[in-house]
Amino acid sequence: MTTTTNLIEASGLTLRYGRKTALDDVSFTVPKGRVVGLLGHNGAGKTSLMKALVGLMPPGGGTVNVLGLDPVRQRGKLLEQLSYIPDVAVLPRWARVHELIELMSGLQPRFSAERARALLKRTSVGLNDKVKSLSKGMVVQAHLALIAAVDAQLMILDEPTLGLDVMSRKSFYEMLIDEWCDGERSVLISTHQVEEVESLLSDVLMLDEGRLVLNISLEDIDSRFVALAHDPAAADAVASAHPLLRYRQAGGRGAAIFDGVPPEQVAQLGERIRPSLVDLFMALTRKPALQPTTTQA
Ligand SMILES: Nc1ncnc2c1ncn2[C@@H]1O[C@H](COP(=O)(O)OP(=O)(O)OP(=O)(O)O)[C@@H](O)[C@H]1O
Repeated sequence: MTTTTNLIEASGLTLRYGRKTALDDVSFTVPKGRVVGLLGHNGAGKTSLMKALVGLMPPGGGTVNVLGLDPVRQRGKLLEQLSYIPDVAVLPRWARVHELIELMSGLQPRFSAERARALLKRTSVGLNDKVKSLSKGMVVQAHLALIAAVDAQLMILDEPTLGLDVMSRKSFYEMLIDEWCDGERSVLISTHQVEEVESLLSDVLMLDEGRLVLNISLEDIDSRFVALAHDPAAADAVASAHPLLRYRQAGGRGAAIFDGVPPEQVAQLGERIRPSLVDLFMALTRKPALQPTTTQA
């Protein structure tokens, strides 16, 4: 196990596919005991970042360190200590679930077959079931049970609930939180279901076209960002203070998000409300790149 406090450290990380820059000068850390959401639109660079973290993509600039290891040069050692589900995760369709447990036991020194069987009991997946007979949701549950049975400190999940219905997504997240997160281990999870994961996360990383536009803990969102609900008549005055985003709330009231406290005369025009993660996501990742003066209600 690593002795470093941070499970992930990225500094000035840049990733390129030929001349295309997928990740541009990204720096962040993931300490122990965090549930970190990696959010971004299609093509923002989420998968590329995860590939770099597991040593599948060498940095084109900057450095990355995972569990105290260089992911490219020490990949074998890293994979022994990491639980990872890539976005193209597939389990072999011909295999029965108990065969996958045997396979994992042979391949992964930190895998506990007993724990995998216990985790599978939480699901409707039977040990004798063939993967090809399982629904998409059941395959993902089985996959999570298998990787959560690895005694690791870090789990990396690339859009694990893609294509699942709302019930399957809920059971997936319940199992992840109940069975994996213990205050010491961390998980980095990329997803487009921003609203759904908000209550699970301790921290958020937001990517926009390869740039890290937000790196914050959920509890710090309230103190840094101010959302102001206001009557439509105050819209022009609020707009003149250049909020990050203006939007309409249910019921027709206007709202605006500011990075920091707006000027006193503007703050008086409405009441402060909590900005949701979705609102922040809209504010910080809209295309073209953030231009506070061009936001529209
Ligand atoms: N193999 C590749 N060759 C060239 N460009 C690539 C390759 N893979 C990704 N890219 C480009 O890198 C950028 C980041 O892609 P990436 O897959 O990391 O985004 P993402 O945030 O995971 O997107 P999604 O949410 O759609 O999965 C995109 O512009 C994409 O077109």
